[in-house]
Amino acid sequence: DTGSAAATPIDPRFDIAYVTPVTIGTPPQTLQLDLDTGSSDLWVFSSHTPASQVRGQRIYAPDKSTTSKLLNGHTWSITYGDGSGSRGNVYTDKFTIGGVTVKSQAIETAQQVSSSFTTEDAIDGLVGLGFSTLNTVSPNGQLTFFDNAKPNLDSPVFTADLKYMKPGTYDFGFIDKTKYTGEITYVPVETDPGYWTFTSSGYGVGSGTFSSSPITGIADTGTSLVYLPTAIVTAYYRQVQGATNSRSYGGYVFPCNSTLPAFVFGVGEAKFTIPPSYMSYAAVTDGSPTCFGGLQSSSGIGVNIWGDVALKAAFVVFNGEEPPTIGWANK
Ligand SMILES: CSC[C@H](NC(=O)[C@H](Cc1ccccc1)OC(=O)N1CCC(N)CC1)C(=O)N[C@@H](CC1CCCCC1)[C@@H](O)COc1ccncc1
Repeated sequence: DTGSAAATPIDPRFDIAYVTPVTIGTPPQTLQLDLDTGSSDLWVFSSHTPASQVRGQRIYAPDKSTTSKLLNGHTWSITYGDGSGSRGNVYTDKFTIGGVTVKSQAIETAQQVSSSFTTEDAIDGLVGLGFSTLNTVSPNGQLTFFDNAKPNLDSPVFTADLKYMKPGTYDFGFIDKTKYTGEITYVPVETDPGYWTFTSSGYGVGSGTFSSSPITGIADTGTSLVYLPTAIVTAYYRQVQGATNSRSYGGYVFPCNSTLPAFVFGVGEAKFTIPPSYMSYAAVTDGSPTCFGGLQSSSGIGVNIWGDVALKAAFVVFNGEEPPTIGWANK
């Protein structure tokens, strides 16, 4: 098997998240889900989600699918790094992304979603693409779509080609040579506790010297920004006129008309440049002259996160062979 599906920004003003069309059940029900390498639950808004918590999202109705089966006595409950969360019951059903089908995928139906999911009408749920050890289904943990699909994929990989303010693609089962330039640099992945954890070889601010120092973090398609150690973040914003670490906005902000340096990060011998346009994430509120930075401190999180701001500067291969590795290429 091989497959390909679009990853479309949910907001035309800034890349807060990307959604991908999937089909569930028989006849197929189409939902727009956020593929998230930073978690491992596949959950959806459903006919079991209270109407008061649904605001425009598409829902999966298991009772309308001839191939759905309740996974008796199984429940799930998840909380994300931003404090959002959801919980509910579990079905199995036919699940397809970009032409790759898993005949019996665990579909976690929401009985409750937090307010930030209710207000985000463009996201109908998530497809966790982290390692299945992170799955929250109890009493028996379930496998991710990738783990279920892997044996039937031509190659046990998926790739992310996210783009700045326009649709990119997720490919499954193959590496599309037209999507990158030069060589792919592969580095080891630490699978404990279940993220795609790898070690970057260092960073540079703008045209400044490159600091070769290991930065261990997770490659996370479900996180909008890049979160790195405070020393790196302060070194970056020292080069930005008028930048301050705002308690009220919860991070580094600066005048939107500031000149921003690029941010360079290393993977092995390779270098990746996040352009200034990606480093100015968004105005703090619509029309404000104050902008929120695409690079923020990880000190409050406990893990460094290479989110979409970094991922869209590269072509990234999530290699599910044993042992797993992650590959980065320029594009
Ligand atoms: C420090 S992990 C923060 C991260 N959530 C974000 O990145 C959200 C994404 C979002 C927000 C609103 C609408 C749509 C998308 O966006 C922001 O938080 N921001 C963007 C906007 C900006 N102004 C403020 C900061 C996060 O929990 N990701 C998880 C998946 C995410 C959950 C929310 C819905 C979309 C998918 C996941 O991969 C990582 O889980 C963990 C990471 C570390 N330990 C535990 C869990």
